[in-house]
Amino acid sequence: MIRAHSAATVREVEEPRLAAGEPLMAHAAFALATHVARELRDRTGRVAGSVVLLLVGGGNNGGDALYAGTHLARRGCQVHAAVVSDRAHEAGLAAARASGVRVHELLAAPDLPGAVVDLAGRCHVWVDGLTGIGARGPLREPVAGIVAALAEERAAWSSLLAEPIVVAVDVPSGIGVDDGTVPGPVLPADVTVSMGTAKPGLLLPPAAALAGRLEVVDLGLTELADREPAACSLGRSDVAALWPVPGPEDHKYTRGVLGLVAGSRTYPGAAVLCAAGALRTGLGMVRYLGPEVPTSLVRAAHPEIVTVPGRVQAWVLGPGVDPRDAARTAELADHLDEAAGQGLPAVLDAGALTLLHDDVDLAGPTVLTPHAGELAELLTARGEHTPRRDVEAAPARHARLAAEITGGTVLLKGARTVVAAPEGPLHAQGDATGWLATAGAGDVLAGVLGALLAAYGDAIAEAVHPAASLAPLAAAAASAHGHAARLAAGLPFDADDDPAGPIGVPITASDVADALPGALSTILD
Ligand SMILES: NC(=O)C1=CN([C@@H]2O[C@H](COP(=O)(O)OP(=O)(O)OC[C@H]3O[C@@H](n4cnc5c(N)ncnc54)[C@H](O)[C@@H]3O)[C@@H](O)[C@H]2O)[C@@H](O)CC1
Ligand SMILES: Nc1ncnc2c1ncn2[C@@H]1O[C@H](COP(=O)(O)OP(=O)(O)O)[C@@H](O)[C@H]1O
Ligand SMILES: [K+]
Repeated sequence: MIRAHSAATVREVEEPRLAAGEPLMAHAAFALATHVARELRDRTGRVAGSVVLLLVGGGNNGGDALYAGTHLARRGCQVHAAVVSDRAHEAGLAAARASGVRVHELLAAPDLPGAVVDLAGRCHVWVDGLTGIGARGPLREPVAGIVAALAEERAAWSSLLAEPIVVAVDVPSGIGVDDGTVPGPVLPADVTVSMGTAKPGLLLPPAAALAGRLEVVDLGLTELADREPAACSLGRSDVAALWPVPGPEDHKYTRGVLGLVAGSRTYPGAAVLCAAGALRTGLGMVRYLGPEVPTSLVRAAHPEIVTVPGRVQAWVLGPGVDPRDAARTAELADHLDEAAGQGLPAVLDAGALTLLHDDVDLAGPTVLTPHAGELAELLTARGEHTPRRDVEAAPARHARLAAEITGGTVLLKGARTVVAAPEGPLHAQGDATGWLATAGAGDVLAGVLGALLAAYGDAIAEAVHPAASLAPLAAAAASAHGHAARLAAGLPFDADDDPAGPIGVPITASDVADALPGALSTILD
């Protein structure tokens, strides 16, 4: 699991150590230099003789870069420091000069962005030490203009699959460190070397996509182990630890029965796909409850499905249900009440999300699975006027707001899926591929999550697992779903940004469901 702590938590933990004279910056800088050297060796085959540009802002982030430059100079790199603040780290500057780093004080240059770009054009690697956890809001001038010019230059170069390599110090300068927003220009990185712990903006969309590969430097901040992370991302072993694996004592009722109310005459396929997602996740039984038309299709596609009412341990309500169908919507509301009365978990998807447009408080453990448009509609209906683009610009903030307003756990679907409970750490999972953005993929996800919750249903109802644990389960479902999509598309298990890597093939939602057992075999291996 990658755990990310807020800037405030990092400062709280660092302060007493700095006061006691711990050389945190020296450690950070040495680790940074090691990563830069490794990147140079891996990509260009050499360290000595490489030309390095340090982008130095006015804070300790620039200090990290300057001290890293001293190590790189000693390793035979030609190091340039572009200093773009009159408050650059003094001791770092002195150390850099003493080790042969060429310091360019550029603030007086008539065309500052042009001067930095000129220098950058001669360098193999750019070390972005402009702003770190001390940044507030969008980058201000002159840093904003410099970053915009460098980002443009980099985009032109990367289309040739050539240099430069961009290594961000702590965070790519310009991202919302705590909320993952991109409020202004940002220099996208190939690698981000984050100090002490990851930062939420490195995991949360949309900023996470600008961080490249994440390397977290261990600064020995052991206190962080006891501090709740602000955000986290589950890895393969975390998902495996949450996944129910049947033992010899199990039977279908202990494995979990999922009640499914999905599909309509207009969208019958949603019922079939949601059931496929649940069945391929592995559970005791799916009970499908619906009118004749989806029922006959569901039965034909999945003969193992039971279509009579009975006991269940979790519900999926709403995929493919038309919210204008008053009778069906009333049925969804009844099942939601029934689940809440028994303390059983429910997934509210698509048509069922409109139940929350009215001022209802969720009484039971519930996961909402909107995409950005559905979340915008929900928030607007609850009095928080929200265009879809606002949700897309700040997914974590809006998912959290919806969780607070409704009392549910919100899984906000997207390229990187965010999960927010009313409180506790945010989760972000970016395990999927753009090929997953296809009709019906969300129905499959609702089925995966429903099956997972069915296995935990009795424990959740008995409060062995408090409702707070819904968030990791939702994140685990998103992760497995994303990996299944990658497998179906012919992509390697772990997502990486290698532009020379395979691009994959188109997939359907049914392919994603079919790939679930294969993805789970890798996850559980
Ligand atoms: N305190 C320490 O000894 C350690 C600090 N570390 C590094 O220090 C960084 C934090 O240092 P600081 O607290 O000095 O903060 P930063 O270096 O992140 O940024 C502060 C500087 O950026 C400017 N700034 C802030 N917002 C801006 C904006 N929107 N546009 C343009 N400029 C802006 C400020 O005026 C100031 O000059 C961490 O990110 C990390 O890289 C690490 O080395 C670990 C140890
Ligand atoms: N660009 C993307 N990259 C990866 N996954 C994506 C992307 N866009 C959407 N997804 C995923 O695809 C699925 C789409 O679900 P949804 O929007 O509900 O579609 P539908 O309602 O047709 O099933 C979600 O799991 C979402 O996270
Ligand atoms: K930075």
